[in-house]
Amino acid sequence: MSLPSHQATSLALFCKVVDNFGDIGICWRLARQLQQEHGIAVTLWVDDLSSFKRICPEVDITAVEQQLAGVTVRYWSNQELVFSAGDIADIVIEFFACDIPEGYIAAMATCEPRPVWLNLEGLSAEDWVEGCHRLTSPHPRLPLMKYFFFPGFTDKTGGLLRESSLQDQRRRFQDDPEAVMAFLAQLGVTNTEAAALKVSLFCYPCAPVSALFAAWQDNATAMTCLVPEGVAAEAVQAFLGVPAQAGTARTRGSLTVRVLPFVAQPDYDKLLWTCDLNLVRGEDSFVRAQWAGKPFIWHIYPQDENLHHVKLGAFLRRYSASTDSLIAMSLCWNGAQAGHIERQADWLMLWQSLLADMPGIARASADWQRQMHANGDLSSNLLKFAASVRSEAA
Ligand SMILES: Cc1cn([C@H]2C[C@H](O)[C@@H](COP(=O)(O)OP(=O)(O)O[C@H]3O[C@@H](C)[C@H](O)[C@@H](O)[C@H]3O)O2)c(=O)[nH]c1=O
Repeated sequence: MSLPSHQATSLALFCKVVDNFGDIGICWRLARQLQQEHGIAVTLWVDDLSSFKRICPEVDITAVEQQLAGVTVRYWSNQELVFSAGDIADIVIEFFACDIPEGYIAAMATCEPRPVWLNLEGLSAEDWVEGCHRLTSPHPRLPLMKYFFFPGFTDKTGGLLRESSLQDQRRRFQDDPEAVMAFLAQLGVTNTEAAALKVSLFCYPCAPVSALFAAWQDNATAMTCLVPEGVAAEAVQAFLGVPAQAGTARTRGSLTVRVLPFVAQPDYDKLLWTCDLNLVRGEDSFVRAQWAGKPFIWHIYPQDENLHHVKLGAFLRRYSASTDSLIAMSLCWNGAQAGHIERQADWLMLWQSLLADMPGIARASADWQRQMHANGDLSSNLLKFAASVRSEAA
């Protein structure tokens, strides 16, 4: 059966790694899903293979071109690469407004029909996103149109990234205690640590980790904090008393802190599914924590003039599983509280209120997942939009 002509079969995704792992984390997830679930021939152009390798150990950092999970991965070495019309994909995505090579844009303008050119933007719960989603931006000189595509939390946005089998995989894993224990054991977690309340920790270096550790240490509940190597390294080292290397653990009072290896992306999901509370950051781990259905605290990517506090507020207002305790803890964790929390007792109080609310938050998060599910998933929404642009142009 031949495909309708507006159905795209190839896609190029350009990813510039600005910092950390979110840029490539999101692009890699999107690329795999487009290929595996929609049969699209995806080429992922990425300018930093070493960062990519941290979340996907199969990456060969010396390869100019390689096949990974059905995706063609190409090293984006410079802006002077030369292209012809035959190199251009049906859909071209620039991630976070990265400048794609001029030669690629020039070749796009010679294609008939023109490719659908999208700028895939960052995730925000702010109201203005709905108004900017799908906005057009004509090229100043060439006969090309670019469209803004925004992920988001409502049906007037592109939705969130979610693989079609994600929730089944999560349930199967969580319903299999042996698989959970084997996963934890493989990360070096002991049975005693596994039996305690488990928290995963992923945040930016500015998070008040030491204050939270002190509260956990003083509280009666036995806790295990699992922290991937390199995260909050200063505070973790201060707690451990030795360098924060994978495999190192130390118990003080009620708290054990264990440093894990930085795991491959699918294992990071398992970590979120296994823990009772997840401290996450940026964009991709933030979304994965929502699909994990467990309480989570978001450490938002810091921006100038505390712009990120506005974004944090917008999410907390929208997030239907929010309780007062979750809001208070989230604001303090991000330095966005009205007054300053300085005394240790305040952190202990914050923590105890959150702990008491956690079962209710976990229950309410199922409803949030249903709402997000109803918006469709980002990959399918993106392909539907591209098909509509192509059919209008035909
Ligand atoms: C801790 C951990 C994370 N990961 C993955 C999960 C995610 O795909 C990725 C982390 O990405 P994020 O959660 O988005 O956080 P992040 O902070 O790493 O990434 C980003 O945040 C964006 C908002 C910014 O725009 C980016 O420039 C970037 O800073 O790393 C692993 O694969 N293994 C691990 O052990």
